Amino acid sequence: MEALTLGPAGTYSHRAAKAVADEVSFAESKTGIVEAVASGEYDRGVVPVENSTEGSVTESLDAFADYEVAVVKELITPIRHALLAQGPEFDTVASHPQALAQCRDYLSENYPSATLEAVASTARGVERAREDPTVAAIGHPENAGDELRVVAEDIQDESSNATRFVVVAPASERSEAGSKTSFIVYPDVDYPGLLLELLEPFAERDINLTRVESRPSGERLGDYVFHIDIAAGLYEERTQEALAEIEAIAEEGWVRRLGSYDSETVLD
Ligand SMILES: O=C(O)C(=O)C[C@]1(C(=O)O)C=C[C@@H](O)C=C1
Repeated sequence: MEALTLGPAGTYSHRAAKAVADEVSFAESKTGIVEAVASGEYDRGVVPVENSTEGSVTESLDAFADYEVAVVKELITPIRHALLAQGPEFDTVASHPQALAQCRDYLSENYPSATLEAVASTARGVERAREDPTVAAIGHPENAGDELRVVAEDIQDESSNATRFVVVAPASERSEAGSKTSFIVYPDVDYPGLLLELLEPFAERDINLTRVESRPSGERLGDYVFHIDIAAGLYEERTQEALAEIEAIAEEGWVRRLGSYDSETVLD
């Protein structure tokens, strides 16, 4: 199966996508990937959603609210960054903002005067370092090739640094089977206790919430879309009952079931 993910070749997204697809194509943005799957141009997309150090990948979450897709798998991958450059002398470090943030302490301790340059992906940073001897990149060490050297390895601030990716598919492939379920709620109402009401149906049925994230709806200040992940499948009666209650609370707005899926750990 072919999957679309964040390019160019050598990104962490590429490494995760290889675990589920025998052919990988590249896009420039996470929104572009979700859009291409929603429109039927691609059967699968792989996008990051959350990092253990830096938190949410908000562009992916917002794309799930804007386009109709299904989540069919979760991929968890440890992220171990290397500093790659043509030589030891450089004045700029280029990488994806998530990667720069995951190495914030390392960079401020070791390269306090370096200019940090945000680029579209870690592999784009590697391209910059290949072209320019004054630029170093942060990325997977295998990107060094013949032109770059690994100046330092394991430079992420937390040794447990890991990113959670999801595999998206056309909405028609949404599954009820799996140990986790993701959905998005936009209640379009606001009153004291609303969030509590939205979460109670799960607590009452002993369903563990693995994540709750509020994203601005874009409609007005203080108005939110809630992204909720639970440790239960849509095939379970308790999940169906809880979601029916949520749908009643959000009757002025909408509830999008992204689907149920299983998780896989991808080591490189
Ligand atoms: O730039 C890459 O290599 C990506 O695959 C993107 C991304 C992200 O957006 O979080 C994925 C994993 C790492 O956490 C750093 C960057």
